[in-house]
Amino acid sequence: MQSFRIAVLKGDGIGPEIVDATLRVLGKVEELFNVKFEYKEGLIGGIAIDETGTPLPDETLELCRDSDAVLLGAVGGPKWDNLPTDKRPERGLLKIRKELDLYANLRPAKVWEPLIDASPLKPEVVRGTDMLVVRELTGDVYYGEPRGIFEEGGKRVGVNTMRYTEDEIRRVVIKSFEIARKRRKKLTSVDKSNVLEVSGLWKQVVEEVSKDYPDVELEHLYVDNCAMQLVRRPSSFDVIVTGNIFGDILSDEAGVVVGSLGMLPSASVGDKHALYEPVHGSAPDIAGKGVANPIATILSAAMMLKYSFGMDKASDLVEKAVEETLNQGYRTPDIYSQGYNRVGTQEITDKIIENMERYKT
Ligand SMILES: NC(=O)c1ccc[n+]([C@@H]2O[C@H](COP(=O)([O-])OP(=O)(O)OC[C@H]3O[C@@H](n4cnc5c(N)ncnc54)[C@H](O)[C@@H]3O)[C@@H](O)[C@H]2O)c1
Ligand SMILES: CC(C)[C@H](C(=O)O)[C@@H](O)C(=O)O
Ligand SMILES: [Mg+2]
Repeated sequence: MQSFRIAVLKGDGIGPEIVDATLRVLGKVEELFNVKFEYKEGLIGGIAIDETGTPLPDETLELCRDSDAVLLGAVGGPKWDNLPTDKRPERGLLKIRKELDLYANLRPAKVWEPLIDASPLKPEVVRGTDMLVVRELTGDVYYGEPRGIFEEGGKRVGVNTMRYTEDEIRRVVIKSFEIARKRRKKLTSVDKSNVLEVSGLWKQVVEEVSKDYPDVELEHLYVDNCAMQLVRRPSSFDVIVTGNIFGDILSDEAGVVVGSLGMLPSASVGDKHALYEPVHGSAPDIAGKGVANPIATILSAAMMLKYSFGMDKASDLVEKAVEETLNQGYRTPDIYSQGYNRVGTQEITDKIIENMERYKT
């Protein structure tokens, strides 16, 4: 029997709830596909600060390096909001991404037909939307030096540095062209090259790489325009490639297009490691209430099955089961509207698992 080692980092807020739900789905995959998953849990985020004094203990990092894939919930919350920026739970996430060199964050945003009325946008605008935001994840203003709050002439000044080397840009752009080639052959590169030198370099590198992909249609958009086009003509996008900060913001916006942030999965991949996590955060406003939407994390696990374990059939079955559960009218509160069956985290997970059983061929 095949077996895979999964590092499980539940984190904070709704993290444990949505990861536990996802582990139940993976349990069903084990049963149906004759595979064994070996889980090892590690601490990250606020809970890691509370228990070890640091948001990413070395043991967690070692555990992740030593696993076939990492499954992460979310980090952060009000309990740690008053810590200085460099001591916050979020730094654990930045560190793990950097240490594992997870330079490409793949964030698919697809409008599911049964959820067409969950989006605040008109059905005719969102119908058919199926895009993939490729967010560079190990550079940009997130990591640039110098950074900090300094004193200048008796006044405080806050400094962050937007920085990309051409190699950092090139590798994520090549990955994006490769992915676009396997999809609908359209790539939108998003920058702010009318103002920022970093973006000027970004655009140059995209142009250079594009010469090797004449079959892929290339579009450049400024990030402000892209933010607008994303809600005006979402279905016209195929693959979007952009830097770390722009990708962070645009992918949350994509959550509105598809109906909820609770529907957006992601895979953070490098050449050696891969980490799977929902796009959303720890949602402190609903943590502990049993109402969080686990689908973003369940679909992240489906990405793990496909990309890290080559289990395409199992991955497709999980997606199919999610779609059928939505077709049957089950909705967590974030995607609920009148006339549907309002359920919590556990119940929607039960339904997904039942549908896996039903649709297994
Ligand atoms: N990858 C991560 O770990 C990650 C990502 C984003 C934010 N954060 C952190 O999470 C904390 C809260 O941040 P925030 O409130 O700005 O963003 P958030 O994504 O946690 O929540 C934004 C809104 O979306 C809702 N939401 C998010 N996920 C949901 C789900 N699965 N089901 C139903 N509703 C959901 C929340 O209830 C909230 O109203 C902060 O500390 C932030 O830094 C962590
Ligand atoms: C929590 C935070 C550090 C993180 C980011 O900005 O990358 C989050 O917003 C995300 O999208 O994964
Ligand atoms: Mg974000």
